[in-house]
Amino acid sequence: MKIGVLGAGSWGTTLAHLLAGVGHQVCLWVYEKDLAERLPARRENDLYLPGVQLAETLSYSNDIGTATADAELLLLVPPSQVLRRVFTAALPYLSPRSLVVSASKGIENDSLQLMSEVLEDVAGTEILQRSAFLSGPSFAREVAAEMPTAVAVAALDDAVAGQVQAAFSSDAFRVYTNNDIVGVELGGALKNVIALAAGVSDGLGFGHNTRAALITRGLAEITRIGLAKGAVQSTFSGLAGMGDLVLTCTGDLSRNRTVGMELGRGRSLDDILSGMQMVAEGVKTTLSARQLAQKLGIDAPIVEQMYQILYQDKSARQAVIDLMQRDLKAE
Ligand SMILES: NC(=O)c1ccc[n+]([C@@H]2O[C@H](COP(=O)([O-])OP(=O)(O)OC[C@H]3O[C@@H](n4cnc5c(N)ncnc54)[C@H](O)[C@@H]3O)[C@@H](O)[C@H]2O)c1
Ligand SMILES: O=P(O)(O)OC[C@H](O)CO
Repeated sequence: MKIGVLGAGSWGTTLAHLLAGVGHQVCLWVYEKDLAERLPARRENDLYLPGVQLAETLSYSNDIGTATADAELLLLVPPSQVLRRVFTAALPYLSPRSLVVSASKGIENDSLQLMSEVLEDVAGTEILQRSAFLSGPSFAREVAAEMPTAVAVAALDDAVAGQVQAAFSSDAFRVYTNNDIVGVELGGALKNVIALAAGVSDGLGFGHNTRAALITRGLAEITRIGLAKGAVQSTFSGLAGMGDLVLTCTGDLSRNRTVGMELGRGRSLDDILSGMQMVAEGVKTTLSARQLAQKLGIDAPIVEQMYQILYQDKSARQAVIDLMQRDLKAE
């Protein structure tokens, strides 16, 4: 297949490399002009995926039209807050028959839209008939190193899910289909908020009990929000739910958990983010998640405390005290 990949961060670069390795003809759109110029000769994304030698057949462009035109499958992997802008720029070049896949994890600020809703907003309802949403436990660096990984891909149309499954699967990358777009997307977006909280707990010096409690009660929170938004309960015990939540709340490679740890150790958010080139989606998703929970009338105490730590200068220790001292209730 001819595939365009929009976004050359660590995940977009890794997926482009994987797809080229499977035998597809892949063009990777690179936002940073200087990086786009370095990549063909260097074959290494020194900004976002240093140390990985990329597939020889990959091509690169700083021009979104070049990467989009001719693509039978367009893969969107920018940070979620700029996906609207990136997709809007690509749309005039997109063939009406092309498949569209989003691998970004987040909820847009203000609109509170999932990436599927952003696509629909930009291109109309028809786009969802040929779109799919990829999520699940998948650190880019481990996928690039061909460590066995399993993810979920959700689509309205089973045939589209099957085509995307076939296009992405390799010996080390196993793709499961699913038809719960909302559940798969929400699982991927909200686990980042809980991973921040798990990092805070680790940074404060708490142990395994606290982390297990955050994962379990975090999943309860994600599930409540998901069900209120029309997701299917079983999705949250799958790869895009529990799978990604456990990975991100426990894995040292998680940027979200790392930001949380630094907050727990007492650093300010501005200080942490000023030293980071990469995106920790949970920081902005916390804003959307809190508003979404309020709009849906859902109790989301971990999201609320994470919001207060990030945006209201609440001390991490006080947030834990407040979580523990809420009214006692049934599980
Ligand atoms: N890295 C992973 O392991 C991983 C795994 C699964 C999903 N994801 C998701 O993939 C998405 C992309 O994350 P990433 O880790 O590849 O990114 P990254 O943090 O490695 O890199 C940041 C990316 O943002 C791009 N960018 C910054 N400002 C931009 C702008 N104004 N317009 C367009 N692009 C801009 C940069 O070019 C770069 O590609 C996120 O939603 C993330 O949650 C990441
Ligand atoms: O590094 P994080 O925290 O953005 O997590 C990356 C992936 O979403 C893990 O599946």
